Amino acid sequence: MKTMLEFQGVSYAYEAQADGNAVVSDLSFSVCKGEFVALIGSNGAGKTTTSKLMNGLLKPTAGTVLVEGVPTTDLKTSAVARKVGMLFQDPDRQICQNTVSDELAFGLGLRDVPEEEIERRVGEVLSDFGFDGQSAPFMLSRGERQLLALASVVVCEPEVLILDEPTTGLDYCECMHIMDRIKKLNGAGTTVVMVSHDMELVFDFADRVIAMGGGRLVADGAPEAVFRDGAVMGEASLMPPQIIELSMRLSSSRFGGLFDRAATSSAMLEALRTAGFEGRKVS
Ligand SMILES: Nc1ncnc2c1ncn2[C@@H]1O[C@H](COP(=O)(O)OP(=O)(O)OP(=O)(O)O)[C@@H](O)[C@H]1O
Repeated sequence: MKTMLEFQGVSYAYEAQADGNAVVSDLSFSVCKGEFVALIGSNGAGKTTTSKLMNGLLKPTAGTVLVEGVPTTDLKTSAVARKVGMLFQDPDRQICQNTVSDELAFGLGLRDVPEEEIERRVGEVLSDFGFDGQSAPFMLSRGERQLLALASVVVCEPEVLILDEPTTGLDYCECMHIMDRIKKLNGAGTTVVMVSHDMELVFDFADRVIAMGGGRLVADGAPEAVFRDGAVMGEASLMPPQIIELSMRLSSSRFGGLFDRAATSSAMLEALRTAGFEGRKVS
């Protein structure tokens, strides 16, 4: 599979930091085309810094970040951004135009996309996301503005989409709406890297998890394996999703192995039935 992003021994220190210590250290991993990777870790673990290194907003102070094999230090930030789009946590930092159509066309104009092509792409995204092109972005709800910010990244057709906490502040329906969009884009071939504190969301959507703790990589693997590794979760200061927590607790009970693989609600129900809990009150 084609490698889209590659980190080779990457460290980064902010100039503003008094101690000059790196906030991310010696990161090495790669992301292949079509993957849906979640970047997890507690506050200050270095997730946002890592995602900004991915899209060229930051250049490493040591090591190399490659986008499709080319070091980001050899590319202009705008050239990296063409391939690697980024949705920030706060849509209001991204939205700057007076109508939805203008907002969608804005990034394309900056990239010198021909007018006809802009019209075609904006029309497609408007109908795909169900927006009225003439409405004013700041009259939209928080969830709709987040969706608009996503649409204005998507309209530029990046090959890799970096999402920094895409569902923060959204209610359940808005969250599922935006995740449904992201899943469809991923299904159509867009590589997704999602920073999230929401382990339930990560478990439901990602096919791979990269866990960070104190600026270092502490695990990289299948979500269930990472979440079941107590040492890793401790190092990353994270709690696993509830279904994994329950399955691990029940696995250490007298029913043991029955719950080892109960990582979905249907598998959990099946294990509970087999263990004879059906119709019984559990106290
Ligand atoms: N512009 C900056 N200047 C100086 N230090 C910064 C800057 N941005 C982040 N940091 C520091 O770098 C460290 C990592 O921050 P980063 O935002 O990458 O972590 P994070 O895992 O995304 O955290 P959160 O989950 O809270 O967003 C933190 O200690 C933070 O204070």
